[in-house]
Amino acid sequence: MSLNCLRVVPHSLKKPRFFHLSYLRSSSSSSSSAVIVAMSYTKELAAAKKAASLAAHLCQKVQKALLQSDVQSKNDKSPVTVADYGSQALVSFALQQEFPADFSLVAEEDSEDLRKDGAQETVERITKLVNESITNDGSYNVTLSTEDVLKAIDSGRSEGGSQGRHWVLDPIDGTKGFLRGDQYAIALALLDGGKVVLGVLACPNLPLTSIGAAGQHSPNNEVGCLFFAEVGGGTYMQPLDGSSAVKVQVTAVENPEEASFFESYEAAHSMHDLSSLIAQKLGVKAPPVRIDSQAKYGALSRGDGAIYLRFPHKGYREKIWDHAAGCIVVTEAGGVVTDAAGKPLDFSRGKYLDLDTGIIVTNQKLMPLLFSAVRESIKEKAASL
Ligand SMILES: Nc1ncnc2c1ncn2[C@@H]1O[C@H](COP(=O)(O)OS(=O)(=O)O)[C@@H](OP(=O)(O)O)[C@H]1O
Ligand SMILES: [Mg+2]
Ligand SMILES: [Mg+2]
Ligand SMILES: [Mg+2]
Repeated sequence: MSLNCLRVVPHSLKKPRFFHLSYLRSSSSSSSSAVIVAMSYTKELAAAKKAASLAAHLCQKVQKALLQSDVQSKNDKSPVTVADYGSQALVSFALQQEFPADFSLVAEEDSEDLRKDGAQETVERITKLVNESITNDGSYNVTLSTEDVLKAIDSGRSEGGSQGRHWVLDPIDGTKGFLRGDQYAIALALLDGGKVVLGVLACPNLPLTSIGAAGQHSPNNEVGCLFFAEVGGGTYMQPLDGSSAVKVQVTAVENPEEASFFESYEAAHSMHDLSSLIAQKLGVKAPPVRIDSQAKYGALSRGDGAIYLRFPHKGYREKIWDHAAGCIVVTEAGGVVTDAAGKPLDFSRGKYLDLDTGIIVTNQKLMPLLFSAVRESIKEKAASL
């Protein structure tokens, strides 16, 4: 595989462990001295990579054989497929096997529609897919019943928050892209005390080499990337087939004229007119790269593009599972993720992100210029309405 677009550092040469530092006040002392507790998430990261990879294989299989009956519509009219449910059941099952005592999951899907009359066939199909994945993997000697699968899906009903540990899962991010045969991601993160401490993004259709400019795809079009990051430990990418990982970094581009930007494929998800105004102010020359899902964060983390702009239409509330994994993948690769007011995203407030207007992502050098262009453009747009 050619990785000439990346700054390559073999994962095996990674520096000794980085730690997430928590400060605990000593209860036996009234002084303000703090005890530093070194936290590492090695076991959690390994479990997350495994769970996301298992789910990615299930999704690949379903995408290959997409049948009309595999798609349902949720109450909010967004699509959901047997792959979304199967992926959620599988990730939930795999994580519970590793962490049976302390398990909390905030995930996108629930079993409500699957428990309605007429859904039995769909539930059986999901159960078959999940059991096939478990059997192929070989690490778990169990067969799940339909009720086990529904329960596994429903264990994603946690509300998250600022206390304790919570897994955050989007079983398929970019379901519309998945249905089109385009980009999607299995996005899994862990919150500890309200902060994202690790993230994994499995992107089964993302080329292993840059998607930044036309014609730079790997010659044999190899696809399937797994991005992973742990707080303080950098971001790595490896092929989904399990070959070795390389360290990735966001682009070092400082001149906005040389920057390219990503945005949602779906115009309903982000105001493309506002992004183009911002790009124009910055002097960005390249046209937007529109791709589905958190694959945008993955691509940005390895420098395929320099900027990600996301401005949902008025009234939409962003969910934590649409950004938690992507956010740490980019920040650990040296990038910056903020809302349109320049504030870091706050994952500690439950299912929703409480944001000002939108989300902007770029490298440290470009952020001040991008931020000014965003503020000016928002003002201009508001004045023109
Ligand atoms: N109205 C609206 N505004 C903003 N965002 C929305 C909206 N509706 C949905 N969603 C969420 O967008 C998720 C898909 O991510 P993207 O917007 O990056 O992908 S896409 O390019 O538009 O397909 C998508 O994630 P999935 O549902 O997991 O596919 C949604 O959570
Ligand atoms: Mg959805
Ligand atoms: Mg999503
Ligand atoms: Mg989803």
